[in-house]
This record gives sequence, C-alpha cells and structure tokens, in this order.
Amino acid sequence: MITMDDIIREGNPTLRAVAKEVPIPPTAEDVELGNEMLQFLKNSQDPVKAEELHLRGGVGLAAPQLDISKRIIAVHVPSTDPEKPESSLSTVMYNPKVLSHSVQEACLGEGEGCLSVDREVPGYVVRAARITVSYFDAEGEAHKVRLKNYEAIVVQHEIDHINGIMFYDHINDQNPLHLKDGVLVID
Ligand SMILES: O=C(O)C[C@@H](Cc1ccccc1)[C@H](O)SCc1ccccc1
Ligand code: NI
Repeated sequence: MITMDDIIREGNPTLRAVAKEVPIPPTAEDVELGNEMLQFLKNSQDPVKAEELHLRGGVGLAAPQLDISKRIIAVHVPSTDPEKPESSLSTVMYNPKVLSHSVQEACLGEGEGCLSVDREVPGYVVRAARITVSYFDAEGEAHKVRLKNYEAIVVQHEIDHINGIMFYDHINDQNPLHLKDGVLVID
C-alpha cells in the first residue's frame, strides 16, 4: 500500500527526468502499480484512512513521484455534482498524451500544491482550460477524452510530472498573481 513515505520530494532527480513510455498492454507489474496509485488517492480522500495513514489529500499521482520513471498517472477527481456522487474522473492512464488544447486558459484560484513539495508556493499556475488526452488503460485499450476546468488542470499537473515539470515552473516569478498596478489582469 502506498503511503507518504513512498513519495519522493523536490530535489530528487527523478522528478526532473522525462519518464519512459511503458509497454502496451501494460505488464502485470504496471497494472498493479496503477491500481496502487489509484487506491492511494481514494485513501487520501477518505477522512478516516487519511488520518490513520497520515496521508495528504491528493487528486492525482504520477509514477515519478514514487521514484518510478514511467509514463503512468492516476487521477481520482471527486464529483462536485450531488446528483452524481461517484467520482467525476477516476482512472489510471498509461502513456497519456495531450493531443490538443484550448487557447483559453484557466488556473485554480488558490494556486496549486504538490505531494512532492512540502512548502507553499504562491502564484497562479496558468494552464489550458480544455485538453484532449489520449491514453491506454490497464487492458491496453486506447482512449481519447476531452477534459475541461478542474479535471483538465489535474491531468495537466500529472502529465507535467512525467515530463519532469513541477507546477511552480509555470508561475511567473516577477508577477505570480498576474497583477497590474495591484489589480488581477485577466487577459
Ligand atoms: O502532487 C500531485 O501530483 C498531486 C496533486 C495534484 C494537483 C495539485 C494541484 C492542482 C491539481 C492537481 C495533489 O492533488 S495536491 C493536493 C490537492 C488535493 C486536492 C485538491 C487540490 C490539490
Ligand atoms: Ni504534483
């Protein structure tokens, strides 16, 4: 079972490496890894298990964060629609790839964090508002999905990890909050 002890922190070179594609269909080992990554996210969002296992809440996890330089990500984004309580996006993606993205941009109002970063880094992380992603599932089936808003942000954060990119690489150091004379500038 994955716990916070298995997650490497900034400074570990694996977080800056471009991870390797995995064979498709995924091996039994890679399927097991993906399932464990997804289970970690579910546990991290369960108040009892998170408390018991001292887990930080997570909606995404990439294999490099486990010091495994493979192009595997897991996402478990809770539903915000009370009519649809099950998760809005819950899956393991093997060899995910952004095929296209919107010109329109988006960012989380509260900025981003990272399970591999034990510090607050203020600033808007500007990303594409909508993306089309291809990936393979545990059975080796190909998928192509269009994602928007929060789901798109989470998947972009995780795909960044398999490309050695950290969320703060996107923050404009000179103007992290995109202010102009103290006013937030929305291009
Ligand atoms: O470190 C990771 O990759 C997991 C991140 C993913 C993430 C962070 C910010 C924005 C999008 C994705 C963790 O989920 S950070 C903790 C967290 C938990 C719930 C909501 C937002 C961030
Ligand atoms: Ni992260």
